Amino acid sequence: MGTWIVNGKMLDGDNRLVNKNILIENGMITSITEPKEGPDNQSDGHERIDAKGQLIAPGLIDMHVHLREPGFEHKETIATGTRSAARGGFTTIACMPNTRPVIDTPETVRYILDKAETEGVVRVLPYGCITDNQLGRELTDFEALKDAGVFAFTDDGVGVQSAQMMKDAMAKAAELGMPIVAHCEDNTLVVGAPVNEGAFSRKHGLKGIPNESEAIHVGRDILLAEATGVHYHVCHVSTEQSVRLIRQAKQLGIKVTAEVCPHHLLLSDEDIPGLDANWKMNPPLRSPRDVQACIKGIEDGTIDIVVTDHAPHSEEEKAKGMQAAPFGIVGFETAFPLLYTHFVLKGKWTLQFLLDRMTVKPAEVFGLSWGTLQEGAAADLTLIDLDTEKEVNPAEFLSKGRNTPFTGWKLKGWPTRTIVAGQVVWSEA
Ligand SMILES: NC(=O)N[C@@H](CC(=O)O)C(=O)O
Ligand SMILES: [Zn+2]
Repeated sequence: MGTWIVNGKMLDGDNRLVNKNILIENGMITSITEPKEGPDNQSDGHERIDAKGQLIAPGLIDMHVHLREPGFEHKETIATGTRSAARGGFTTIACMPNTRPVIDTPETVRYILDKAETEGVVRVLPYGCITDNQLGRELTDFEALKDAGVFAFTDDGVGVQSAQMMKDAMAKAAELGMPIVAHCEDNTLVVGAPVNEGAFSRKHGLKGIPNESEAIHVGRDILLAEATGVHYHVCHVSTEQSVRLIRQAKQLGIKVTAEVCPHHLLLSDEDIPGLDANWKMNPPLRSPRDVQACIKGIEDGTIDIVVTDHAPHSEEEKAKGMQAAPFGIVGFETAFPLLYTHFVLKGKWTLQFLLDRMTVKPAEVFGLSWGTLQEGAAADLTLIDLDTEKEVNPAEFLSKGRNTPFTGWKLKGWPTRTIVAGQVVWSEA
């Protein structure tokens, strides 16, 4: 027996919402029909899910998340992190390797894949480390990690400091046809700084993280990508200079792609209310000028995709204050409503534009088979209520993390039901 999703609306590829019914059988979409030909006047023995006029979107894809397991289960686990993802409408997520141990051996890759299989509710794609222990000294065994199931390499959490090490990594990854995904940060430029170098850091007498600490790696790596021919993907772009460098590289035909987080599109360091570590993340909130450059970057295609950089930490850790608390904010359960409310409903982006950057484009960038709704595709989909306004309430999060700067924001575009391979993995109470 299959399941019909009835009374839903789909985008038609041209930003028009059209009424469609979708039949799911054996984890696949087997039929997409006009409602009149559909199940309502048929007794075909299939189950029904009433979408109540809501949007049926492809399951969202998030290529940059921290699940914290193994090693930091007090912050998040694969069980809680994937449920949080599902509540945010995500059906596929790619988890960063800065766990303990880090993901630098086939054993750890298998541990994560096993846990995701038995305890997770969405698809989990593990990244493998570029260097052993993320120390930047020796490359990991790329072949062995690839065979164990990683889809790309990154040392996210830290930048690869040595240009030679990065070049060797790129050459090896290129040989294997795998992407290098880079957290861009030159440590010599950021010693001990908790926030952006700018108005906020000066006002509070804090050290600042300058734009160059990110952009210098972007520039270096673009040259190395050109030399090695690797697919180079830039993590969480936050500065005007990085956007400029990536735009030029794309014009030159260098294989570079990039991602941006909702918070870097919506907040600047001028919005930080005070010394509250729920506003502390890496890269930090930059100047309004950088925010505008990131928006321009995604709008003109320089930046390809949206990711959350979901980075849960415990309340105790975040209570240590701006200087001592760890970097990172949670992202799954606010990402889509934030961007829908602040870009689509304000008429800056079409719904199609936003959805593409959270579904089709990430699939395209990383060669994944999910992200579209069509007959024959996996039945990964998300129902989204585009009309009901609700406040962001961290107490409702399924993540263990409550660390968000968006508490109390009034948003529309809340996911109501998330389906992975035909199974409902989360639904609004
Ligand atoms: N993005 C963050 O602010 N934090 C990340 C690590 C990182 O990407 O720097 C984390 O693991 O907490
Ligand atoms: Zn990072």
